Amino acid sequence: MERIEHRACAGGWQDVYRHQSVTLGCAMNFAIYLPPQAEHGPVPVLYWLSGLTCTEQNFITKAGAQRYAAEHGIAIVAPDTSPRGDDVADDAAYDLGKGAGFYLNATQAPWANHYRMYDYVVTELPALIEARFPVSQARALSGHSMGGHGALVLALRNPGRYRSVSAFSPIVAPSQVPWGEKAFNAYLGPDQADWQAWDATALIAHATERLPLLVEQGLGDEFLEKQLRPTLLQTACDAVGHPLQLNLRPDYDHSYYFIASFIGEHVDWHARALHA
Ligand SMILES: N[C@@H](CCC(=O)N[C@@H](CS)C(=O)NCC(=O)O)C(=O)O
Repeated sequence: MERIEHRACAGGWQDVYRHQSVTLGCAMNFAIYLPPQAEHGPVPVLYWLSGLTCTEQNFITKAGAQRYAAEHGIAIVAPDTSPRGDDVADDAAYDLGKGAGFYLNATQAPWANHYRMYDYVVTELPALIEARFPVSQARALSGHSMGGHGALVLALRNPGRYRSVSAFSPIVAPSQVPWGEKAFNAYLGPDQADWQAWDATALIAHATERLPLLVEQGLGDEFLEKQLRPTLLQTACDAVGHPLQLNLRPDYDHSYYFIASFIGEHVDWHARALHA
């Protein structure tokens, strides 16, 4: 593991590391913010999953989360959004292949060799973080768009592993929208029965842990009606009494300006669970 960036930020350190991932079979970058409290003992970790086209850089340069993390004594880990490298399969479109890992384990050629972002984010990355940094095993999850989908699905599939979960502008029902249909067809194959295990709206009905969901959605979001459709999640949650706080914010679009506007509230939400 090699540190490739090291910058003082909000009293702590914003670092980027590069390591060889066994799960993904390639070199990967991840960002880690260590708050000042990490100098004195282990701190909990919020994992941030970014959206389509992103790397580990988007969140750390645009969201402005570090000052809130410093206030609450929380580390934030932001991985890249897909495997990378010359021998990793790709597609010319922005919504498939590199930058579009969808936080699942692909089963289909040519993707299945490297596209295992689910195992990477759930298992390999936390094991590395918890072994090498001054952090505890208290974990939280958040993310944006494709990463909001990832945060919801990872939490729903792993009861007890995360203390809290939230999402910005998530793709709540990938099986029912074009971004998800394209990616799931490619990565998982055409049988839609295989898609349900990777679809937050489908998973809600069978969840064994009713971990409250905090979802932030801008009403000026250009992808709202076609790709995100938060009311599908609302309906699924209402049907089984799964706690959901869906904050619909007039005017905000899909960008990091929206995330920067409400990330403080989300870090507060995670801090309450992580420090409970
Ligand atoms: N039209 C956009 C769609 C992709 C997009 O909006 N990506 C979001 C996540 S789904 C993002 O975070 N982009 C990078 C950024 O804003 O920094 C494009 O082609 O780049």
